[in-house]
Amino acid sequence: MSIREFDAIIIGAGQAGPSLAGRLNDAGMRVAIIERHLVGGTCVNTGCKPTKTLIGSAYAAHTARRGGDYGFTLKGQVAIDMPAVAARARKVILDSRADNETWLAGMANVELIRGHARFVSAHTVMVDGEELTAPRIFINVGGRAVMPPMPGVRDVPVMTNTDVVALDTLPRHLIVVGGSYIGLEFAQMYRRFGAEVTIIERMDRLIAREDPDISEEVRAILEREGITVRTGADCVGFKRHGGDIAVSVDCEKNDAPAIGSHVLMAVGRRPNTDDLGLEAAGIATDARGYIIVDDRLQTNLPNIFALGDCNGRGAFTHTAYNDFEIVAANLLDGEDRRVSQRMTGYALYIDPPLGRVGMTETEAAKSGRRLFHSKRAMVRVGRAVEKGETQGFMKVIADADTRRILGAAILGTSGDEAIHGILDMMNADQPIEQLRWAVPIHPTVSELIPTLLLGLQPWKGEA
Ligand SMILES: Cc1cc2nc3c(=O)[nH]c(=O)nc-3n(C[C@H](O)[C@H](O)[C@H](O)COP(=O)(O)OP(=O)(O)OC[C@H]3O[C@@H](n4cnc5c(N)ncnc54)[C@H](O)[C@@H]3O)c2cc1C
Ligand SMILES: NC(=O)c1ccc[n+]([C@@H]2O[C@H](COP(=O)([O-])OP(=O)(O)OC[C@H]3O[C@@H](n4cnc5c(N)ncnc54)[C@H](O)[C@@H]3O)[C@@H](O)[C@H]2O)c1
Repeated sequence: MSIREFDAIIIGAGQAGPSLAGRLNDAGMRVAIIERHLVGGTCVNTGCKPTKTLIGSAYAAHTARRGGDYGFTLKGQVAIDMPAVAARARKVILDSRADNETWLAGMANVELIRGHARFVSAHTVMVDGEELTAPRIFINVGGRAVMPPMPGVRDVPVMTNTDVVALDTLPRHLIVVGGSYIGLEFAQMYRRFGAEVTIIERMDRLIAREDPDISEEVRAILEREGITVRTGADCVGFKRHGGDIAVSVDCEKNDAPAIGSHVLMAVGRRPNTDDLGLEAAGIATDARGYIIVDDRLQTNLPNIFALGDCNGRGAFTHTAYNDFEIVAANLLDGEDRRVSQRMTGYALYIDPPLGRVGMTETEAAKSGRRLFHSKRAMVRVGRAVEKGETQGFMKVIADADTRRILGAAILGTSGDEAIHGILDMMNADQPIEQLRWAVPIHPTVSELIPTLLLGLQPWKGEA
């Protein structure tokens, strides 16, 4: 059998692979990039892009329904045209995927190979019976939704994010299992499209990795829109109930099951490493299948790197992209970039969104530092009042001795954007006084960040 030789092989055309292919191409290297499904991966096809587009439609419908708050009325009710909503999301996906494909096709030294890649040795992978070899191999295989073996899960139709983003009909009653990023974003958007929605979460609060005050406010925001939230669900199971699906929540308390027409499973993701032949190459993974990498994203083999969700060092598009930046800078630019230098921020795109960076208040408290703390309700943010979007709050926690911000949360209108003021400050390693003489633009949510910092007081343990 002939073996095709390349300078580099990239497995997966998600959020790191294509950008890396571009840099290697510019460096004159012959590159094979292998994709088994859709170019653009999760973010483009079943993740960020379609969800944020659908959330855009849901927000518009919600605002229209709130016409009375703004001084206008609609003739008749807001009617959702689900095929049109779905078509809008599909167009965003297809345009983005096509852009990615055109971009790759324009790279003279890069060959896009369609098929499933599997290692046969540390320098060789097999795709559709053909062997490809290269001195360097980059793994960017991403992940997929977890489907735990809950009782009855195979007896009823259960959707994942991949199925829901393709829906063009409205579920009568959507039951969402899992109250974190995926669950909450879909729950609110489908409620706004007109479905009944129940969220079932195992922990005793939603989005439990955040502070309790955030969980509480997120729950209140969702309940105000008529979403039912059931927490402490330690016994989830599924049964047919006539034409519907019954989902048990708690076995001990004998609570009534939730009855719905559709179920979305959103209880986490797992890496696509189980069918990659890693053992043939001797690439080490942890107990959950994530590829073990060092601070420079090198696996236990010096010629193989793992980027994006599959290395367990991040679970966002921006962390996958940053992995590409780190690998490219180290290999091609003579730099010494490391994952531990990354200041990770993220956002939860419910409305209003939650923008986050750094430690939670709970984590800061556990760190044993002397802390400063400041919190401000969005009803005291002029821009929020003017927009008629006053739910939520912003807060910051800082180290009283080093005078550096440790973490912040903005759960409020434009929180996903405004958090960058703090993220940039933390990234630049600036003290809290640094923003004192900044002149932020009025009226914005960001203009309250210096005020928030001026309001820092010794922390009294209120997390
Ligand atoms: C519903 C949802 C919403 C999200 N929203 C956001 C958001 O708003 N912001 C954000 O930052 N992140 C969001 N994410 C997370 C984000 O999508 C991922 O973190 C990101 O896509 C990870 O990129 P990646 O390159 O590591 O993997 P992926 O994008 O998953 O790409 C991996 C690629 O590898 C291919 N592949 C896998 N195995 C093989 C193989 N053996 N051979 C060949 N090809 C293979 C796959 O087909 C895929 O195309 C969301 C995720 C979901 C599910
Ligand atoms: N806005 C964004 O950036 C965004 C949006 C969507 C997804 N994502 C990415 O996708 C990843 C996966 O998101 P996710 O929400 O599926 O996972 P997650 O790991 O964030 O949350 C899973 C939730 O399900 C709950 N859960 C687990 N087992 C359960 C059970 N048996 N019964 C009931 N509840 C159970 C957990 O307690 C948790 O609240 C995230 O890590 C995130 O990085 C990001």
